[in-house]
Amino acid sequence: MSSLTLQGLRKGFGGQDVVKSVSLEVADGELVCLLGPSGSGKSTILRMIGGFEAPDGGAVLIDGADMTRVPPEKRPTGMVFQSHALWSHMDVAGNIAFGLRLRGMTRADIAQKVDEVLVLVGLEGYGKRRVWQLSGGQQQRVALARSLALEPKILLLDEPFASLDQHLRERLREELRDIQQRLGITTVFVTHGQDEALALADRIVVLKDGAIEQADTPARIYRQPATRFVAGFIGTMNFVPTHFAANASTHPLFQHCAELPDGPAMLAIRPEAMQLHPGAGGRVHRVTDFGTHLLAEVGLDDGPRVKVICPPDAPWQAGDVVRPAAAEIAVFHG
Ligand SMILES: Nc1ncnc2c1ncn2[C@@H]1O[C@H](COP(=O)(O)OP(=O)(O)OP(=O)(O)O)[C@@H](O)[C@H]1O
Repeated sequence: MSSLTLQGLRKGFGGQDVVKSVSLEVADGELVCLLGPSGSGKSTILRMIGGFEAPDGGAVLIDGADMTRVPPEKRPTGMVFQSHALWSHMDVAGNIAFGLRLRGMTRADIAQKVDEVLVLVGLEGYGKRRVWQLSGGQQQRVALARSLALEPKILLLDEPFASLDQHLRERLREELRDIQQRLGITTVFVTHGQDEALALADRIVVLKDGAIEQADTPARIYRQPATRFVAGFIGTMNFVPTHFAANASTHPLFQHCAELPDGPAMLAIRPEAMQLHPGAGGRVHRVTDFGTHLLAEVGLDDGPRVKVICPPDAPWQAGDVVRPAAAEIAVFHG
């Protein structure tokens, strides 16, 4: 049972705050993805959790115990980096055994543990292989095995699959999720890939400029973005600027919506949350057939061009006049 608590974590470099008072609870067995654009502070937060970077303020707690001043090797954390940093002069078993030897385990226990984690990551029988004989994906599995062998309470992964091709990345992502669930290990995973975060996470923490924009389930991050930044950062989103009169409750795109703001607003609508009907309100600019669905680009009257996902047998063609409607929207002030 291991939980992780970040309390008001802060870090600056050269007078610039790159992590601004980040507070977060990660529950036992939860997999949390830190997601954000380059430079948003994801790796710095992870490094502070692992003890590789000292915070300027705030605290890191594991199972309620303050770890903020504890050196990395004394923390119950395991870290896997993008560059796996395996020792090329050792075989696979040697790489995994290294940390176990430092802990004073017996040879027999080490051999058993090495075999156990190699099975876990799907590399049974690979112990005697040289690191350079392995593919990139296999090397990353060894790096994961090396971390897991030490039985950390918290697993920390910093873009571990970023250097692999798309297909392999997806496979390793599924394998990691399997292993994580089987072990029930509390995990923090840094990525700037939104697909990766949506596919892996129990909860996604979206970061911008060193601060949390939203920490929520993938479904809520996708369907109920808390800020305009989150709405635009994940998936494809149509943004439609509008202006609501006082006490307005309708808009040409939807029938009724409670709590609309007065004045200027921005509507955010997913392409799959829009439909096209016969009528007026927009003109189809282009239709692309993706087999499973059609993607219609529609110019709204007095508005921007929006993307609409339609069934594959929808009748629309370029030039058609249509009535676009939104089933689900997010509304942001200003
Ligand atoms: N050791 C350091 N010295 C100076 N600046 C640093 C250091 N580490 C990170 N930074 C700066 O802090 C900011 C946040 O970096 P960080 O690596 O945490 O971001 P990130 O969200 O993980 O980005 P990426 O996705 O590109 O890895 C960046 O502007 C980076 O240049």
